[in-house]
Amino acid sequence: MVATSANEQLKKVVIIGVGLIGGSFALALKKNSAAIHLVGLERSAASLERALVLGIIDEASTDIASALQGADLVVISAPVAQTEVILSAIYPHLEAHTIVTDTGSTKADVEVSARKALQDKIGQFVPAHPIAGRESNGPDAAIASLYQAKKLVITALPENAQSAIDLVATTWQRCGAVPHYLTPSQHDHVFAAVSHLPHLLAYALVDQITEQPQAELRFQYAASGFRDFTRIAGSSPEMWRDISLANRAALLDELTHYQAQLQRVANALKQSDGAELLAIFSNAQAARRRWIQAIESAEQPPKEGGD
Ligand SMILES: NC(=O)C1=CN([C@@H]2O[C@H](COP(=O)(O)OP(=O)(O)OC[C@H]3O[C@@H](n4cnc5c(N)ncnc54)[C@H](O)[C@@H]3O)[C@@H](O)[C@H]2O)C=CC1
Ligand SMILES: O=C(O)C(=O)Cc1ccc(O)cc1
Repeated sequence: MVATSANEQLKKVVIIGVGLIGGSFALALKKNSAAIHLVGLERSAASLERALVLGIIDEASTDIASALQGADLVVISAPVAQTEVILSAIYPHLEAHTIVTDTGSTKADVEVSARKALQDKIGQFVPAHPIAGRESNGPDAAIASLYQAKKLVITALPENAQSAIDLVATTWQRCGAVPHYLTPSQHDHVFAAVSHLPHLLAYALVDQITEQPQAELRFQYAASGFRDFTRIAGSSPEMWRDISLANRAALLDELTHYQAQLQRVANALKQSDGAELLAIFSNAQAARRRWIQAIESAEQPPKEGGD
């Protein structure tokens, strides 16, 4: 367990958006630091009530001013398009010692939103993204073990004091996560390729099948390969609309590369070029094996239901 002087001082933590990610953070923190008072704020009254009933939070608040009073840390875990409106509501009540962080899957847009909303208080905001999740959402999907041995990417701002960055890093370490550091641009390009594009493809494939003749018959015979490929199409549409729009430039680049690759596959099929297909499939199989080995030595293996 990581214990720093900064973390020993954490007494009150506010979570804005108590769904899968905020709820799992709260459960993990509670498990390792029972003394921390956890306050939840929500757009959905039903989710707020549910988070209280499930013991995810100690207090359900509907008043941002009193929620922020004496808060050491505020964690925003709502869809990324909500960042500016939430930070604007926080701004007038933000005490000088309070640090604010987020969990958004995109980082350049979050920084732009934060700068607009927080102005002179921007140094108090430390952007972050836990690289762990699953396709279920809402407080009922939250689990304390979600972040165990998983990465937490921090895209620190030049205005952040080292103590603010350390507070965010050590709090997530308490939840089991391993801090990593990237620039917002590095972050958004990497995740466009390995997270945002796969989600887009999964949604597009399932949607496309619903529009085909005999869609029901096709779904009836779909097996585990289809289930694996499309698991992430079960994720929150609002969240993925926001991510896709927020990172659309990098995502469009990745889509262009992918379209070129599909064209390569289509050409090989048209020409019955088995050697070309074998080269693509063999390279992909070897690269995936190397990736699985690397991940398994650093983290718990990816498993059904998300990682
Ligand atoms: N689902 C995943 O696997 C991962 C998601 N993320 C990011 O974490 C954030 C939260 O995602 P999830 O927890 O999965 O979604 P979720 O849908 O489970 O929870 C989000 C919660 O935010 C609430 N909310 C929305 N707008 C709000 C507002 N203006 N004020 C207060 N509450 C508001 C919703 O009512 C909902 O309960 C998103 O930004 C997402 O990009 C990051 C890593 C993984
Ligand atoms: O469901 C899955 O496997 C995911 O890919 C989870 C996930 C979703 C969004 C993120 O920003 C990070 C992780």
